Amino acid sequence: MEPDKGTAAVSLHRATKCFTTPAGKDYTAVHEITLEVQEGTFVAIVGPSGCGKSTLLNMTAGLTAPTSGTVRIYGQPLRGINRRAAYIFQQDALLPWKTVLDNAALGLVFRGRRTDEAREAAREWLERVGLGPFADRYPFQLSGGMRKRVAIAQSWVVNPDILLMDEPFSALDVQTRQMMESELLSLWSSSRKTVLFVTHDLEEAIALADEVVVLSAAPASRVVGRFPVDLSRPRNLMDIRTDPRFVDLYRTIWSILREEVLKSYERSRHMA
Ligand SMILES: Nc1ncnc2c1ncn2[C@@H]1O[C@H](COP(=O)(O)OP(=O)(O)OP(=O)(O)O)[C@@H](O)[C@H]1O
Repeated sequence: MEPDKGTAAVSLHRATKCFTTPAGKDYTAVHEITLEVQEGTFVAIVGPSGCGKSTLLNMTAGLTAPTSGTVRIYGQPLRGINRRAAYIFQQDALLPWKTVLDNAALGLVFRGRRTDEAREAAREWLERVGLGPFADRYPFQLSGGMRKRVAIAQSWVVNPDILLMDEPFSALDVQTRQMMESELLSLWSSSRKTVLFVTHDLEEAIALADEVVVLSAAPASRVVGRFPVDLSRPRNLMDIRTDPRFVDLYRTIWSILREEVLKSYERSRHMA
């Protein structure tokens, strides 16, 4: 039976994704994943390397269709690209030949907005992420953190209902990363968009999310645990990692994730 078509922003029902390997064999990346994400919640997805986290996000973005099962967005079966979502990748996708302003305006231009209107909206967002004075620069003239801010402005300016973030901060140094996490939370708390945030880092997942979803080791990855994060908001990310409740949650989730990481490591050794 299909799940209720309630107000879940994202609803995967027994979503399976198989790929064909270069050797021509079938490979099941994720198997019968059922997951509902309620509107306005921040959900982090963790799991061992290669377990299918990006595949799950790509199915939600409509970049790839499930081999079987369904993906619904606000109750509607997803066909093609998910127009209600914006995607932020690990490597930002800024165009090197465009200025910061024009990069930030890109999503609106693609959606058919007039260039001057798109630029005006983009300029507002650049101000909000602290990049107002850098609007005329080119991406190569920015630091990693600044480039990330452009990517955030670029996705936020189109006012998506859903943000899909695939390890967006993993390439940043620890301090910049913490700043960006704080900025993301403050933007999110004033907008309450639905966020699916993929990360390798369990600490980052707990610090940011309302719920942490743990995927099992590949192949045929599935959901092995869902953990509500009952830490109060707003959260002070500078200190949260020493909060006793944080430490408790970390221990509980890590005991599940650790098993999957070990399985994944063992399997990859046998494949090598
Ligand atoms: N287009 C594709 N063709 C064949 N196999 C693919 C394709 N895309 C992903 N895979 C395989 O599916 C599995 C899951 O990949 P995915 O990128 O979703 O994992 P991940 O958990 O995001 O990985 P990582 O933690 O390393 O970022 C991997 O074994 C990968 O090689």
